[in-house]
Amino acid sequence: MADISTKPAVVAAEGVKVHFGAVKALDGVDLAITPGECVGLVGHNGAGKSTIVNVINGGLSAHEGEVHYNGGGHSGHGIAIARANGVRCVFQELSLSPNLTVVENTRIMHSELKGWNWRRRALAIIRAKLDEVFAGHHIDCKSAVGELSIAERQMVEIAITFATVTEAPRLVILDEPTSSLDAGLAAQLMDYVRKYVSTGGSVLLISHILGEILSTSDRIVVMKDGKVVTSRPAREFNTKSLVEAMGSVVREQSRPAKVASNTDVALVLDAPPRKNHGLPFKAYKGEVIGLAGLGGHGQTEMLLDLYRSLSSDWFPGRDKSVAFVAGDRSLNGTFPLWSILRNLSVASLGALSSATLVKSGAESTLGADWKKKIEIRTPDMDNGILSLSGGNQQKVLFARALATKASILLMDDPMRGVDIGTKQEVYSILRTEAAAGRTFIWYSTEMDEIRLCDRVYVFRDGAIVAELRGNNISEENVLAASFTGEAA
Ligand SMILES: Nc1ncnc2c1ncn2[C@@H]1O[C@H](COP(=O)(O)OP(=O)(O)OP(=O)(O)O)[C@@H](O)[C@H]1O
Repeated sequence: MADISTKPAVVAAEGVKVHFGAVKALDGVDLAITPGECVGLVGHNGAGKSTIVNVINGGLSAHEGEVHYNGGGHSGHGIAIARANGVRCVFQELSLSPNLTVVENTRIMHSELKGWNWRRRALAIIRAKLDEVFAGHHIDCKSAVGELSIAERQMVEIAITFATVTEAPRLVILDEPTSSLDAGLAAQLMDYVRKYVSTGGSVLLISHILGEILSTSDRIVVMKDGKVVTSRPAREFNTKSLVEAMGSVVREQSRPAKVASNTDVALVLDAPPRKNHGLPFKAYKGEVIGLAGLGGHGQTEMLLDLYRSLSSDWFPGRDKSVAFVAGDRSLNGTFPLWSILRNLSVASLGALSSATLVKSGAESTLGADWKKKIEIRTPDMDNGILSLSGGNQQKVLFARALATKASILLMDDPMRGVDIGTKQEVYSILRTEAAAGRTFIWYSTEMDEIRLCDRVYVFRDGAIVAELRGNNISEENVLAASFTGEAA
């Protein structure tokens, strides 16, 4: 860590209050970040993390309190002022334009790139930064962003944010930066963050993956209900004490030993090898099946193929036998103009209707049940879905799938941005539902989640290269199969 003791704070928020109607999103937050420091920011879904980021970033004005940059007085507020003070932000919801190329998106974020030959300069800058942060990536910077996978889009946005055209960033805010990255890419990014802060840059890192917060931050700030409740050096925390500081309790999550072999339960899915090589895919009633391997190796494609084939005989008015929890909530998950309740109930309308009319009482009861069950933090389920924090939106997508009568649930890395307390709730709901006969097919980029599965298929280059079960489900075996096609 660089010498941070004598330098003025890159940003200092003092007594910041923000409310949305009756909701106190920030209730007097003090937060200062010094040069050469990585501050980890954690807290439950809806604690106020994205809101304080928006205030620091200049996108949102504090109703009370002040924000100072680089030791200056109160010099006004807004995105341009924050940017001029070296503040840059990678948001939870990616903000690149899909119909423009990576190079053109670089130009949008760095308006200094102009005049003759800007495309060449932009290409050189973004390529060099991608190579530096994510060595070995295969992103073509001349392709449209819409053609890239969600992980690649996240990598591009991160590289654009750290890139220097005329002036280097002083503070980079990373709001859930690894939510779409597999473990290898996440480790590359965390290494880069350490390198960046060692040269005097500052990072505000928000993540629900506590391992990366603990290993990468110098200091950890915990928020709860719109307030900062703890700010201490990272070395003073371990996972348990951090979870406790957030107001949750750590529960031992383990995969229950399956006594019965697969031969005595019904086969519910049987698909031939993908890409005509590797192993076939089978799923049995009551199983939780993990799809593992490096991101972008065909897991999402398989889930989509299964969804298409399982819903091909569906007709309106009936509930489907399959439900899907999307990974990219803003692109494929939420209906942004609808209420929270309608976003939740939309997949169950068959069961909630009689004579083509939705029974509003039944719909409200469904909403109230799920609001309580997984703690959707809102004063009113009739509020718009976008009034929820990112993690709470993700909970609604979960509830949408689980509330259906579907016997097969497909989940495309669905825990992004969900806080640890809720994750534990959802894991135990999955277990109970699986015991009752539902089958879960779960793509996850988190090894802790893969370990909870009964059986795991590892993907490589679009095909299944290994099947792991029981004690063979280990990080070592998943990694070995991801790279060589065989378990260690
Ligand atoms: N535009 C908005 N309209 C209404 N309420 C909002 C709006 N934006 C945020 N809120 C509310 O403010 C509170 C804080 O939300 P915020 O997004 O800052 O939480 P967070 O800690 O980032 O959560 P997460 O971990 O889920 O991303 C939440 O209760 C949220 O519902």
